[in-house]
Amino acid sequence: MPVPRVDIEAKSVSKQFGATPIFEDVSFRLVRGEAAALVGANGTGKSTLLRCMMGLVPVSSGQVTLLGHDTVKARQAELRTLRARIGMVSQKHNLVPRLSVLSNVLHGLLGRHAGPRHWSHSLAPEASRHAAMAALDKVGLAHLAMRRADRLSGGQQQRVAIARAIVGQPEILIADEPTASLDPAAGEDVMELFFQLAREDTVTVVFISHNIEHALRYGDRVLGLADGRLQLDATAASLKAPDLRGLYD
Ligand SMILES: Nc1ncnc2c1ncn2[C@@H]1O[C@H](COP(=O)(O)OP(=O)(O)OP(=O)(O)O)[C@@H](O)[C@H]1O
Repeated sequence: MPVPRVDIEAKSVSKQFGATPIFEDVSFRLVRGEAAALVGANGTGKSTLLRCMMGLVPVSSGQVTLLGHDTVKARQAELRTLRARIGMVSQKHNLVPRLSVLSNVLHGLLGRHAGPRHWSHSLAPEASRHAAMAALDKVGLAHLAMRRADRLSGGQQQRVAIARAIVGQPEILIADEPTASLDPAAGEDVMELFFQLAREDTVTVVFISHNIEHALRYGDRVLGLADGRLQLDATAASLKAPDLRGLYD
């Protein structure tokens, strides 16, 4: 049987901002196609851990390997190339409000192609436009491609953000509370869609969630930060909601 490829690995990672320790000695590994929910109370350092994994903020100590690259040692150019293989969805969709939906999705190809021509919907090369339209079709919004992004509902905007994250066919998807600004029904839709797309393409996923049900339903694994340590690393199947509630005490 082929050995599954490790896409994300943290080895004894610690982070402090100035003299303030955020977390220490965090180790975990995720193989291709695995989805991990990262949970923990406000301020425990979940976003910081994700940013450390991406090489967006430096770790204080430890080792991070992303798609086979050491992001602690990597130079900026190597990190940029690496990030082009990763899609991100954040709490707030961060769309450019005045631009069309299609232009916003084309932004997801920025790491791959240089120059503004590539993200103007009228000037982008045919192949990029085609990829962006295909991504919009997957999130059910192809018919709104030419609408200004700020004319969409919050749920629709988050779907555009998902299209932007998947347009470059990423190997890893990172989502930082993707449903935080949505009502419960829109939040469910967005989670369903996000994981349907991730599973279709066997993408490795790390998502932050404050929703215990979501963590258990959509995660294969649950990673829990509390008191500056990774206190939980277990399969979702082995956990029940009260096991996670303990992290918030
Ligand atoms: N650039 C920074 N400089 C200094 N402190 C920071 C910086 N970024 C984050 N922090 C601090 O690090 C701690 C962890 O923040 P982080 O946003 O990673 O937590 P979180 O678990 O994602 O929180 P939440 O659930 O509220 O989103 C917080 O106390 C925050 O104020």
